[in-house]
Amino acid sequence: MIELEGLTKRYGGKLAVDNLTFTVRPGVVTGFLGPNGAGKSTTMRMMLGLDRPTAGDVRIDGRHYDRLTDPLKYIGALLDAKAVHGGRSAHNHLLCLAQSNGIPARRVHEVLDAVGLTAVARKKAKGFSYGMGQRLGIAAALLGDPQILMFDEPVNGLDPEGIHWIRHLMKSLAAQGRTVFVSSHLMSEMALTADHLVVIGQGRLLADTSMAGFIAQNSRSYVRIRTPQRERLLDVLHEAGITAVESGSGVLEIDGGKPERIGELAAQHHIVLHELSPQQASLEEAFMQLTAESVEYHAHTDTPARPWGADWQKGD
Ligand SMILES: Nc1ncnc2c1ncn2[C@@H]1O[C@H](COP(=O)(O)OP(=O)(O)OP(=O)(O)O)[C@@H](O)[C@H]1O
Repeated sequence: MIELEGLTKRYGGKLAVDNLTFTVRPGVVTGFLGPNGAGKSTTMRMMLGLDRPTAGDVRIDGRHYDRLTDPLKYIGALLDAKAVHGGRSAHNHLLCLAQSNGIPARRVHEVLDAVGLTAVARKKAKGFSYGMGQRLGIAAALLGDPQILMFDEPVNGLDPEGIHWIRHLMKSLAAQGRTVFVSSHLMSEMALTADHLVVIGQGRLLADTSMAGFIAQNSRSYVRIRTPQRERLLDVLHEAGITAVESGSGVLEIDGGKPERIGELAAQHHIVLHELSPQQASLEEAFMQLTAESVEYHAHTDTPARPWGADWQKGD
């Protein structure tokens, strides 16, 4: 478990993290979201004792990071995949980490195998592709078999197979009862991986909720209907006190409507339906709705800005 209490970080005049209080619990994958510059990396760095808070506190299983003996046995983190001594082989890099943290050398082989780097274990890390560097960073995080894992943008630079692999890795680590805390800009990926979400904007907590709750609270849910008997259906719905709006191309939309009730009404009145589908906004839409006010770095373009889509991720 990771507990934050009033965590605050100021860089000169810039309040990067503003009084954050939340708990990251074991057994689920918790996604950490926020627009660029929201303070995610700064928060993660303070969790790991790499940055000193201006105020407030972070506890890892009840203790401060700098009070943990052999910290890699408590918390493993992937923050910056490039932070590897490039002149060392993957094997030697992990061996050095193991030796300085009281971890048996056999774990090096186990984690190299777990991340699929056994074949290149003796190669120098500086020759690694970005994706291989990510895998090596993940191997280092897993080295001490910790109960808490933290990943900052873990799918960056990974190919589809790698993304699939890390999604399953995170879910299985959580299913083993571990605490898994992961930041990502890739909303579609987060929607598939995280059970719980913590969202920040301009350093402040915007949401701390389940994935389903987050989408329900921050987006519109409605029922979409297509029928060749539009006027007839509108009359029947009106009589039943249900308001439908027309959204073009003959499509009707009912906010918060129950498809069962609408289907039954249509059947009772022998109205043909070509479509009756519940609609829920995606995580990306819900996220953009919630954070619209706290996006600091807007794109200036004539086309609508979609800073959280998969296309944006490519240029990250
Ligand atoms: N060492 C530093 N000195 C001064 N300002 C900093 C420092 N590190 C971060 N900041 C500022 O603090 C704010 C939060 O930055 P941070 O990197 O934590 O955000 P982030 O949510 O991780 O962003 P991104 O999604 O772009 O990675 C930003 O305005 C950033 O410019």
